[in-house]
Amino acid sequence: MAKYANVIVDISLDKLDKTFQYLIPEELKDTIREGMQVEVPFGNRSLAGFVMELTDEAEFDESKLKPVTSLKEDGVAIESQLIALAAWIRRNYGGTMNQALKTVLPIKQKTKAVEQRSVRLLISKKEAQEYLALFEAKHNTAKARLLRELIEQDVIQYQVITQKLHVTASVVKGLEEKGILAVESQTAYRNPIGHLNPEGYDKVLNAGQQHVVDVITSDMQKEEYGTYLLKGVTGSGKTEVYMELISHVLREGKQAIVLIPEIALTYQTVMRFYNRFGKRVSIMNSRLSGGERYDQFLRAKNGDVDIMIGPRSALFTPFTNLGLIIIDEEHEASYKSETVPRYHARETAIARAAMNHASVVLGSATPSVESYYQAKQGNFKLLELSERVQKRPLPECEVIDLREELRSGNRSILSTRLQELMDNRLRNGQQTMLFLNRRGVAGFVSCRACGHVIRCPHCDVSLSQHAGGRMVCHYCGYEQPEPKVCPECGSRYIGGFKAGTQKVEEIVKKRFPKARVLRMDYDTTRTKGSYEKILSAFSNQEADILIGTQMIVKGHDFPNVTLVGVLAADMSLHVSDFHAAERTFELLTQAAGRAGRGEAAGQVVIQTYDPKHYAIEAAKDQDYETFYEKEIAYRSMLRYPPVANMLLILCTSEKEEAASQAASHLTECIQKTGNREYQVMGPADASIRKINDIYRKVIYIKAADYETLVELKDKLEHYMKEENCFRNVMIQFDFNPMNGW
Ligand SMILES: Nc1ncnc2c1ncn2[C@@H]1O[C@H](COP(=O)(O)OP(=O)(O)OP(=O)(O)O)[C@@H](O)[C@H]1O
Ligand SMILES: [Zn+2]
Ligand SMILES: [Zn+2]
Repeated sequence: MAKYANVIVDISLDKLDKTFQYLIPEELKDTIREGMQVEVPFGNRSLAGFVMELTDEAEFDESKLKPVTSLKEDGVAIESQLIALAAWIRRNYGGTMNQALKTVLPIKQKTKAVEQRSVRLLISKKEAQEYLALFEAKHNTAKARLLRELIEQDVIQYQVITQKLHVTASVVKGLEEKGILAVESQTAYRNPIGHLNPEGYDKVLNAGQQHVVDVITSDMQKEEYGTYLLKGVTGSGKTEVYMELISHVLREGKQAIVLIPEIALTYQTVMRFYNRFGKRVSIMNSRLSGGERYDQFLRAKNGDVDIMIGPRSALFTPFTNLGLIIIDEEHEASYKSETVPRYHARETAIARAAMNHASVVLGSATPSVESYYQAKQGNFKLLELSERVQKRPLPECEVIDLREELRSGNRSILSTRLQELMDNRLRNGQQTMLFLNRRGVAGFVSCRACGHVIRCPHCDVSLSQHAGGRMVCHYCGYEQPEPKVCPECGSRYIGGFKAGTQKVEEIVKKRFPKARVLRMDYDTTRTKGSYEKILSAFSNQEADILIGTQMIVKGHDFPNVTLVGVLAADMSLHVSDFHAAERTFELLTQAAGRAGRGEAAGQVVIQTYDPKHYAIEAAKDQDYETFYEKEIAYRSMLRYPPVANMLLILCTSEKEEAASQAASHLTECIQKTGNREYQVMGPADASIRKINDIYRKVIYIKAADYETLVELKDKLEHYMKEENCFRNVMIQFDFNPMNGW
């Protein structure tokens, strides 16, 4: 039991770094927790504060520390809940308490809310008339102008005074000092969607949707708050289910958070919620200014809104009576933070919900292997929607073998079959989407004649091309020279795969000169608003063909799209990351899901060098179960998450030698624990060995149990504090990493 509590007494200002240490009196030792609100002596006053950290390390001489006075009974302040969540995050993902607090308490940002100032007449109209006569007599025209207006209106916006009446601030100030008027200010919270007009709402759930809603709401009625995995095929109406659940929660006087990957958080999606809930909804995204974001948190805290829609960070909306957290497209890798603390929004949502008696609904057409595993283990309740709304058929999928195309003399990136279908769509006035899977295009080496890919013999992930003709495994550091001929078939057509969306656009325009073509990728969406512009142009049928990267496959609903072409499906299979097959299956299924969402049926063409790969076969049949069974077998065999847990330690330094040494030290230290549970891989170079002149080394540790890895992290953090060989090295932890490093 900890002896000391580090307490913060002010979270409204940017003073998070400043904690004060107090003794924990014997009688509070059992009950005090991180995040709790406490009463502490401060100077000669008594202040309320929050416990940031419980520790055994005294910052000062113990005799100089004062004891915590008491725990506050109403320790339910929203800040208190969020601080407790920060403590959970720090413990489970590493990093400092300060980093964790900055993640959960963006309310402390220094941005100010917009103030709206106005001027009010303080004296009676009769007195005002007397002053007016006086000013007119003295030819104080500005004062007279203002007063005349105030006699008529009582209150005038400050802006009107300076801009319309052309009265200066000093004149206003002069009258204020005389006690004639008062300048008042009100906070006006910016509302990023305040300009929209709700259209109303008219849908009735079908039986499948209603069943899902019934199961969850009846659990809520029984005060059972669990985690649900809603597995619903593309176009099955998951969003309607979310909205019905939200209105249930609102009726109970509670609030809801809806997480949607930033890329899918389009005007179209926001409007669906807005049409139903109007002004009770707010949104959060990275395009909002700091001030706008801050205002959304305040509106939530003040009870002005009850539904917050946004990406990962919206999870920390300070709702005081949270009832429901929805995570749409829960398989998305963007739910994992890429900066310290590297929390996963799914796990963190579950932790927050448990603290708040809220339910969590995870929705996806292609659940993450992790979540489906949890459902199979009975930790999540599985609910399914296996049909599209109005029984629209799922699209028909064909797989085209690109090796065959090469053999039959077609060197184009568009197979003969795909060209034929595109031609047909153009003639029928229907739309086509072409998806180029750019993920992981960096680095892998494959044979264009037979499709063979060079892989690590130990880790079963693709090796990556490095300078000097080397190929390296990013998990274990295994190395071999780059082959000149294919070790499988002897062909010399072996090398890195290179093709971009721009190239594809050129080819398409040349082949279909009359088609109107749009391209959406990193380059065409860099300017503000361009992303929405391309989507709405395509939605309004101003183009026949949309070419894009993974950006185009996420959750869009274009009823006139009846053909989806996947140009090189297996590219994402060769990332040096154990999630490669999962990502591929997910991307293909989601891409296919864009076809045939309207009246006309959809068709999908998947082009690949590896048609027999289980991820591609399963995507073709849109068969999640078969994919999952194969994938979980592979993960079990190699002890990858979710079957086991994995901790990545990243050591970075300007000096390569220092990073290497630190990595070896840590590895030794792990081995010295003698714990057989730990399976250590590395140290090795990270997949990008050097960024901005900072060298990067990685160690991977697998263990059956997550908690064992948390303990290991604690131990290593402790060790690092004592040893000074880590001085010029930065160490970061990443639990169950989502991307290759
Ligand atoms: N009960 C219903 N009655 C009529 N139309 C519905 C109903 N439920 C959903 N829809 C419509 O069906 C379409 C697909 O629904 P929705 O976008 O909610 O599916 P989804 O499961 O979220 O799809 P995806 O995972 O592919 O994004 C939408 O246009 C939606 O308005
Ligand atoms: Zn070959
Ligand atoms: Zn390896």
